[in-house]
Amino acid sequence: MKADLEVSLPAGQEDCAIQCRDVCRSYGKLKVLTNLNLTVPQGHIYGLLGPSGCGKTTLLKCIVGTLKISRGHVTVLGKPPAFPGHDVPGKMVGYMPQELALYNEFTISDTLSFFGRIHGLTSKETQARMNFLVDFLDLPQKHSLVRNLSGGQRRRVSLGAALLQNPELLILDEPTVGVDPVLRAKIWQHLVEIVRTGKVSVIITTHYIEEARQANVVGLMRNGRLLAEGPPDAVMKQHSATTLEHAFLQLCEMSDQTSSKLGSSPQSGPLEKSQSFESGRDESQPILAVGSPAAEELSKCSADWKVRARHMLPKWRNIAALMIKTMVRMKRMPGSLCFQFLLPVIQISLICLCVGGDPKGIQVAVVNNETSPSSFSQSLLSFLDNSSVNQVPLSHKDAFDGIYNGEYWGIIEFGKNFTSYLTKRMLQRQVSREVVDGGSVHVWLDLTNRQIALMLQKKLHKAFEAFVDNKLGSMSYTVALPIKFEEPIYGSQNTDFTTFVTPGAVLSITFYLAVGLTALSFVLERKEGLLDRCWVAGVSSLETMLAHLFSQLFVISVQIILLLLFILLVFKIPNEGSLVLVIILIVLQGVTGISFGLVISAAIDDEQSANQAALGIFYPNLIMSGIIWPVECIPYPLRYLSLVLPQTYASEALRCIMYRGWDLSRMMVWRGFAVTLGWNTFFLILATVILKLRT
Ligand SMILES: Nc1ncnc2c1ncn2[C@@H]1O[C@H](COP(=O)(O)OP(=O)(O)OP(=O)(O)O)[C@@H](O)[C@H]1O
Repeated sequence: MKADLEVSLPAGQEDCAIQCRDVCRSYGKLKVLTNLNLTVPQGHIYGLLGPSGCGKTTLLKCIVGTLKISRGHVTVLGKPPAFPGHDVPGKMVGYMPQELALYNEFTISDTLSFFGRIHGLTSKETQARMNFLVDFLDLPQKHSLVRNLSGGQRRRVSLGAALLQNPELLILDEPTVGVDPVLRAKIWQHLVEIVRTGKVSVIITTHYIEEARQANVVGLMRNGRLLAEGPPDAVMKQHSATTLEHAFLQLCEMSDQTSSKLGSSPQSGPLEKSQSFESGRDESQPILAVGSPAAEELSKCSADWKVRARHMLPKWRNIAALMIKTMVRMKRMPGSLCFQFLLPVIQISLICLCVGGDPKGIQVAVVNNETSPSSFSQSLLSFLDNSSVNQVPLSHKDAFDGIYNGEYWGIIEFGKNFTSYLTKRMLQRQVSREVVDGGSVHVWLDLTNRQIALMLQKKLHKAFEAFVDNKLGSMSYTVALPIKFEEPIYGSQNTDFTTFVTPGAVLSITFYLAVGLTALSFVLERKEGLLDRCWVAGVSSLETMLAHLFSQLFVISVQIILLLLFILLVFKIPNEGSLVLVIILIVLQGVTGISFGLVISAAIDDEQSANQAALGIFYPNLIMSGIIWPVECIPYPLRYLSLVLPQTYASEALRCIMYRGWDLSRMMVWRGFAVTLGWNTFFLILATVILKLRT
C-alpha cells in the first residue's frame, strides 16, 4: 500500500527530517560517498535503494553521526547530528543498524527495558510499549533469550528496540531482511500508519526493491551517488518502467554510459547529474532538494557554552542503565563471572607454589672415605637438609660416572683423614697445604641449573655452620668465616624469592585481567554494533567508559579481596604496612589496566588484533618491570625504559609498603602511586583522542 502524501513540493529546511548536501566520505583511499545530495521530507517514508556496497549503510551512519563526513553538510531534524542539546543522537531518533546490535545474553524483555531506561521511559511506559511490540512484531515470549532466537526473530527484536520510544525519526537499515512476506507487509503498513500523523519520518534501506513502492520517496543510489530521487511512480514513469527494479536498471545503464563517455569508471569518475522528475528543474539537484543550506545558516546552529557543558556532563541515568546491563549480563554468565573472580587467585597461587621455593629431593652423590661413625664427616652430613638433598653414598668413580650421566647434581667428597686434618687446622697455628686440603669438604657441581647449584651451596654452608656451632663448641671461632651477618634491617633471614615476586605479580595480574576484559568487551560490542547503537540512543563515550569503569571496579574489588586473602593468610606473605595503601595501589593498577584496555579497543576493531596487542605487551612489560628479576640487573639504556613502565615503580612501592612498612611520606612509595595515576590519565586521554579521531 502506498501512502498518498504529496511529496513534490519543494521543502524548506525546517520541513526536512534529513538533508544531506555534497556529502563525501572515504575509508582511506576508497571513496564511498561522493557529493551526495539527499532530502527526507518531514512525515515521509524514504526508501534508500541500491546494490550491495554502494554506500547506503555508510550514509546512514553519517546521518546518525557515528561516522564523520569528510566534506559537505548533514542536518537531522534541523540541526547537525550530535549537536549539543539536540536529541539526535538521543530519543528523537530510532536507529536499527544492519548488524542487529543486540546483547545475546539478554531476554527480549531485558533488551527493551535497557533501551527504555536509556530513553528515560518509566517502567510502565516501557511495559506498555513492550506489550504492543511483542504483539505487533509477532515476537516470541518476552523472557526468551536473544541468543536462542532465529535470525528473523532477532531482526524483529532489533526493530522493536528502534520503535520503542516512538521516535520522530526512524533510521532503519534493512529491517525486512529474513522476515516473512506477511510480517514484511505488516511492518510497512505500520510505517505508513505512523508517518500519516506527519510527525514521524522514516528512512529505510532494503534489498527488496519492489516493497519500496510503498515509500513516499525513493532514492536510487549507486557508487556512492544518488542517481535519482522522487516518488516511486514518478521514477517508473520517467523510465517507462513497470517496476522500480526496471527503472533502476535503466538508470544504472545510463549512469554507466555517461561514465564511459567521460572516459572514467563509475567508481572514480566525475559526478553524474542525478535524475530529476520535474521538468525545467536544474538536473544537478534531486527532486526534493532545496539547494545547499548556506554555510552561515548551519553556523547559526552553534549552541552557547552552557548547553555544550550540560551536554558534555555524563547522565547518571545512562550510566545506571549501562551498569544494570553489565550486571544482568554477568548474572546470565555465572561461569564467566566465577572465572573472572577465581583466575587471579589461581594465578597467584600457582606463582606462590611454583616460583621461588627451594628445590626438593635433589640427588647428590656422597663419597665419604672416612669410615668411623663418630667422624666429623658423618656429623657434618647429618646436618644437611634431607628434604632438599638426597644423599647417595658412592665410590669416587661411580659418583663421577653418575654426574656425567646427569644422575646427580653434585658430589660431596671427604678425604680419609678429614677429621684429623680439620682438628689440626683448628689447633695448630701453622699447617701445611696438605692439611688444609685434607681438612676441606670437596664439592663438584653441575652448574647447568643455577638455582639448584645455588641451593646446594647454601645448604652446605648451613650444614657446616650448624656442625661448627654444635660439634666444635669453643673451637668454632677458629674455622668460622670472618664475616658475620647481623639481624636483617628489613625482611627476615628466610625471605625467599616468592616474597620478592608476589607484590609485582599481584599488580601484573590485576592489570592484565583488566586490560583483557576491557579490550575484549569493547571490541566485541563495537564489532556487533552495540556501542554505535547505544551512542545513537544518546549514550556518550564518556558515559560508556564510566559505566564500564564502575562495573569493572566491582569485579576488581572481589578479585583483590580474594588475592589478598590468599597471599596473606594462605601463603603467609608478610605485610608490615597499611593494608589500605596496599588495596588502593592494586585498585589503581586495575584502573590503569582498564584505561589501557580502552586505548586498545579505541584503536583496534577486531578481537584478534586486540588479543595480539594485549599479548604483545604482556611479556616485555612483565620482564622489564622488575617483577620477576630486579630492575638493577637490567642494562642501562633499557633500565630507563623500564622505569617509565606502569608496574616498575608501583611494584617497588608495594614491596616497600608490605615488607618495610613504609607509608606515603617515603618517596619510593608515593612515586609508585604518582606513576600509576600518571599512566591512568595518559591512557584515558589517549583513548578519548583516538575515539574522536576515528569517528
Ligand atoms: N569500516 C570500513 N572500512 C573500510 N571500508 C568499508 C568500511 N565499511 C564499509 N566499507 C566499504 O564501503 C563500501 C560501502 O559499504 P556500505 O556498507 O556502506 O554498503 P551498503 O550499500 O550498505 O551495502 P549492503 O547493502 O551490502 O549493506 C563498501 O565497498 C565497503 O567495503
